[in-house]
Amino acid sequence: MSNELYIKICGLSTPETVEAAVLAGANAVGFVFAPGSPRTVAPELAKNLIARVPRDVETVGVFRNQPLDTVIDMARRSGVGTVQLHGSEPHSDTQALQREGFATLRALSFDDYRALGKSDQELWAAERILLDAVEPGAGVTFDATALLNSPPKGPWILAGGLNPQNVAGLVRTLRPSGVDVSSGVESSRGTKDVGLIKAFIAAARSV
Ligand SMILES: O=C(O)c1ccccc1NCC(=O)[C@H](O)[C@H](O)COP(=O)(O)O
Repeated sequence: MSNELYIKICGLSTPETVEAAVLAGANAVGFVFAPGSPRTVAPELAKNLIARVPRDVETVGVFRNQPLDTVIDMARRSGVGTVQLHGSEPHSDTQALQREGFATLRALSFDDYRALGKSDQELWAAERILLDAVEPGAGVTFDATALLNSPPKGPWILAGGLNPQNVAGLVRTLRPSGVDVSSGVESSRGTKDVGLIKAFIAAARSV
């Protein structure tokens, strides 16, 4: 990760919103392959959307507690370069995905992250992690003040209830390596809004 704030817009499903995110300067666009979300897309749809994404923008497939061979198959069919694991998958799944040629992002709820022992925190310090609220994609913030004194040692992305109004303040205070948003750039649950995407990226970049 470079020193520039990394911005990921997650849960995209239309050409217009993918294009808006890219043009506004997102570093990554995310596609939800976990079942049961209003944002879930088929790998074939994601593949069509990814065809519009320049090579320097990361394409991320989001999975939650799916079998590793399903994850690899769906990620390959869609053409994403990065796999984000958002459930209780073990560290060995992250390593297996890297061996298959994918970059990885490991999402952990802040509660789970804090409950990790020192050796597990150090294990994850070597990976990119995303700290989120307990329920992913629900637009709910978490109290991250404990991070002020002991931020993760490695690169970490802040998620959970971010929006155009609160992102700049949280970036200024917590100094994450990146931010990730879904609900905060939607006009209604599961429907992304081009104006909110632009406003979010502009606010995050204003810090
Ligand atoms: O977005 C979903 O519906 C989702 C479903 C299952 C696993 C992960 C999911 N989203 C992961 C994300 O990367 C979200 O952007 C992140 O949790 C932040 O969401 P929000 O609080 O809505 O901004």
